[in-house]
Amino acid sequence: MLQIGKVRCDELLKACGSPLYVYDETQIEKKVEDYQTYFKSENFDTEIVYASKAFTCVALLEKLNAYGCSIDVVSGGELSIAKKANFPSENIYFHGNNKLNDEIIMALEYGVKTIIMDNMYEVDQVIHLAEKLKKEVHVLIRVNPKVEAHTHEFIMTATSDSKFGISIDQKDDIKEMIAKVNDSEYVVFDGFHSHIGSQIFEEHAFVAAIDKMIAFIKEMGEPTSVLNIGGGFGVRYTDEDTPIPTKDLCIKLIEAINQSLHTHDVQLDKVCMEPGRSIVGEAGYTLYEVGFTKKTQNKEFIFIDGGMADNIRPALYDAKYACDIANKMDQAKDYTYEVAGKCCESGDIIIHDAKLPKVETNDILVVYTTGAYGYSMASNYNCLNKPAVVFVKDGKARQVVRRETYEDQLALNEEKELQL
Ligand SMILES: Cc1ncc(COP(=O)(O)O)c(C=O)c1O
Ligand SMILES: N[C@@H](CCCC[NH3+])C(=O)O
Repeated sequence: MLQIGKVRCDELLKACGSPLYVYDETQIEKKVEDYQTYFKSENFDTEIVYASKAFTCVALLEKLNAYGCSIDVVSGGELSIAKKANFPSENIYFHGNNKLNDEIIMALEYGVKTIIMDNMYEVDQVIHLAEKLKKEVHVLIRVNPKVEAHTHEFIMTATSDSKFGISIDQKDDIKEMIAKVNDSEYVVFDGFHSHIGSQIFEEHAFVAAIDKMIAFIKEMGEPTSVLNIGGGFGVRYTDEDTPIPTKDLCIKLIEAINQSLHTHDVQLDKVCMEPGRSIVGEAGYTLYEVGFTKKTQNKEFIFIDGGMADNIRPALYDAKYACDIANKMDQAKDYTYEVAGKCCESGDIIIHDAKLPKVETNDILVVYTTGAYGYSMASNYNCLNKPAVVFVKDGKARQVVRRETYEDQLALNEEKELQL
């Protein structure tokens, strides 16, 4: 029987039901330690800002805080989880291309240290609200460096037509944004942010973006203390993926930053990075119970008790995953299956042509590397309940998010007369 964090998968399902998201805490800790150890330079401070959109829950944020990480949030919802975790407000960055007034107010009231300005219009809005609430806030301006990295078109963020950030070519507009901020009593300009996309393996794309941003800082000539180089570092889903080990990646990025600072004669107080997927992706596993199997003319299906509602990535990005039968780890993988979910959607296939041993009803299917953008993108399609999340470590398991219930969903069916 497969064990995760020295805990048997069948025991986890017995305790928490199926499907189930399982995180190996040791894997998360190792990643965080690598980032904290190797993303360091004598020439500037560094900060690891976990992109909480990849997966967030109170237990994870408490752990990251204990390791001295900061986080970024992109909505009032993500911020409310940070609040519940008592995450220090001075270590929170607030992102988003269309932050709502209520969200900005919530961030200011919680004392979020930094808001990342995504566009011209946000500057006025943030200045106005900060002055109204008499709350000081720091800002970074998100610049689109226009470096196209090789990844799925849906998760590129630095194409010329990206909805994110302000183009590196709009220097006059950026100067105007900074001037407005500098004129305001409560808003402080710290520097710039850039992010080129997600699930990227090419180190040269990150290096190119860093160099463009540092050359841009020089050209702008504005006092700049912080550069945030974003996240996007790829992980291994299948044998086709070859991510750069975190230690090597950090060393290379630090080298590239130092080189560019030297070349362009720029000094910075701090450089931040924002890894999301690479901290939690490979630490996450999803367990499912197999129901029926079915043969068609050309295929053999195994049906699982979850699917696109708990993992939308195969349907959305044609993402590939690896899997095993947790209770048959020692058997030869002589069979080929379509792993199909239970949603009323033909596209609800989690894995095509999965090589597995002979699969039978009640077997436990484990899908690897589901820790990022799995739970956080989960839906209630077909009114399925979102699975529970457990953390495992050294033979112990703890539930950190409970399974949703039908009652949770039913509670939303609340009718009332509207006072218009
Ligand atoms: C601004 C920003 N920072 C960080 C991330 C995290 O990316 P990843 O999970 O690929 O590291 C994203 C997502 O693409 C993002 O949009
Ligand atoms: N949700 C995407 C990544 C988006 C990253 C956030 N900008 C994925 O699953 O790969």
